[in-house]
Formats: sequence, structure tokens, C-alpha cells
Amino acid sequence: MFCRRWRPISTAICHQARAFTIAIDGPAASGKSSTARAVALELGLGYIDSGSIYRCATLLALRNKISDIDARHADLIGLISHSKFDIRILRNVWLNNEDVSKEIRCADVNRFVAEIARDAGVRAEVLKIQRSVAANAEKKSAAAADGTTPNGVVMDGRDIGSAVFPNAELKVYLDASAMARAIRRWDQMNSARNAQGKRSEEDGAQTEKPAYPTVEEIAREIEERDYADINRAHSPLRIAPDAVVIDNTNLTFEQQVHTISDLARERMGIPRKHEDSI
Ligand SMILES: Nc1ncnc2c1ncn2[C@@H]1O[C@H](COP(=O)(O)OP(=O)(O)O)[C@@H](O)[C@H]1O
Ligand SMILES: Nc1ccn([C@@H]2O[C@H](COP(=O)(O)OP(=O)(O)O)[C@@H](O)[C@H]2O)c(=O)n1
Repeated sequence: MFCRRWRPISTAICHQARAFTIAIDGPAASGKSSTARAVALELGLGYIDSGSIYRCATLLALRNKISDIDARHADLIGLISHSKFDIRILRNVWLNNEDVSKEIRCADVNRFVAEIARDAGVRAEVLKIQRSVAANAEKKSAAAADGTTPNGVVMDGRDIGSAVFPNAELKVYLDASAMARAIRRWDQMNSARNAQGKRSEEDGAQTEKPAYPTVEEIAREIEERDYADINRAHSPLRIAPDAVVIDNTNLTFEQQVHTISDLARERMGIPRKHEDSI
């Protein structure tokens, strides 16, 4: 007997294939993916960064010179539906057997992704991918489960609690001030760039360093993207009515991870674990 939704062990009618879904939504650079990944690791759940699927769809558009999504909507949907998306849990993102993890974070994709994500047809295709990747991740987490917590997934994005998994057991809306988010994204890009530079130096490679955006430029880019995500017609970025809102401007990363995993434990019917959760 199959039971997708999880109940506390004592009241569960079936003990197999229990699944617990955590949806984490919020604006750009609010800490969704790093937090979702850490919560998933702590609870033994699968993790899916749904933004990476929209970024892959955007890369397909850019590579196929689709700049007017309204005019070439059908072409892009054809490309998405015939592509292989491998959103490896906790690892890299592969599109048609190519590791595109770095390329999907480039400036062109950042600029164009919200335009692609506003298209209803694109969203419907991505929804199919999200649900199939989630089903796979759930299976893997079930295989690895030790029986003390349910299997399931953590997915982050913009519409996970409101549209993709409206029945998620826990919905979190993660937010932070616009300046905190811009500075964090700048730091994150700077660290990635330094790490890349160090690797190239060790390999003796002479690579040209790409132009580096200022905090103000990053702030503008994420503000424009947030505006587009909030104001689009289909599945806009919204706080789901039953979401727990966490503003992490003044929280440490550990505090927000501990808070969300303890909230999940409460709903799983098991004891909280951390003293610093809010
Ligand atoms: N509470 C926090 N304090 C400081 N930095 C944080 C906090 N939460 C997340 N970060 C950092 O902010 C950056 C952006 O987080 P990320 O998870 O990529 O955001 P998103 O997925 O929402 O775009 C990362 O470097 C992450 O480690
Ligand atoms: N569930 C989702 C996830 C992302 N997206 C779109 O994809 C873009 C990139 O998402 P992301 O999560 O990688 O963005 P960051 O918050 O990491 O900057 C967003 O700005 C949205 O336009 C969406 O529409 N719905």
C-alpha cells in the first residue's frame, strides 16, 4: 500500500514510502539553496534546487538564440521537453550530459532567467521535471532512511509552497534585507572566483578574469529579478498563507538551518534538537 504523505510513526497507517516535503521559497540570495541543502543533509532528505531547472531552460534559450520568448515559445518548450535534466542531489547540474553548473550562474543567465520563467508553458514543462526529480530524490531518501525520520525532499524556489507542492508538510518563506542579500551574493561570487583563480594557478593556466560586478550592480540585478518574479502572471513569488516566514538578516546560517530542521522535527512528531533555534 502506498502512502505519500507522512504521519508520525505511532499514527501511521502504513510504514513504507512515507514522505515529508519541505518547501523553501523567497527572493534572490535570501539563503534558500544553501539552507535547503543543509536542512536536507541534517534530516536525511533529498534536496532539489528548482531555480537550477529554470536556469538550464534559460541556457537552452540563449544557446538556441531564442530572445523573444513570446514569439519562440513553442521552440523553447520543444527543446525543454526533449532535453535531459540531471539535477544531481547535492552535486552538479547536468543538461544533456554536459556539466553546466557554472554556466547556469553566468551574468547572461542571471539577466534572462526571470523572462523565461514568466512563460506559462515553460513553467508547465519545468513542473513536470520538478515532480519527477522529486519522486526520484524521495526514492533515494527512502532507500537510505534509518526509520527514525521519514523520507522525503526539500525543494527551494519561488512557488514551491504555493504551486509545486501546495500540500507540503512544512513551508518556509526565507527573507533578508535587500542590502544583506546583495552583500552575501557578492561574497559568494568573490569566494567562487578566488577558488577558481587558485585552481587555475595550481594548474599553471593563464585564464582571463571576467569583469567583476560591484555590490550595487548585484543589488540592482537581484532587485530587477525579484520585481519580475513578484509581478508575473503565473505562479509569482508569494508568501503561501500557511508558510513560516523567517527573516534571516540578523540570524547566523546555523541558526536558520537549526530553526527549520527543528520545525520539521516538530511536524514529524519527534523531539527538537537544537538550543539556538528561534
Ligand atoms: N544567515 C546568513 N548569514 C550570512 N550568510 C548567509 C546566511 N544565509 C545564507 N547565507 C549565504 O548567502 C549566500 C546566498 O545564499 P544562497 O543559498 O545561494 O541563496 P539563494 O538560494 O536564496 O539565492 C550564500 O553564500 C550563503 O552561504
Ligand atoms: N520555483 C522557481 C525557481 C526559480 N524560478 C526562476 O528562476 C530564477 C533563478 O532562481 P534561483 O533560485 O536560481 O535564483 P537565486 O535565488 O539563486 O538567485 C528566479 O529568479 C525565477 O525567475 C522560478 O520562477 N520558480
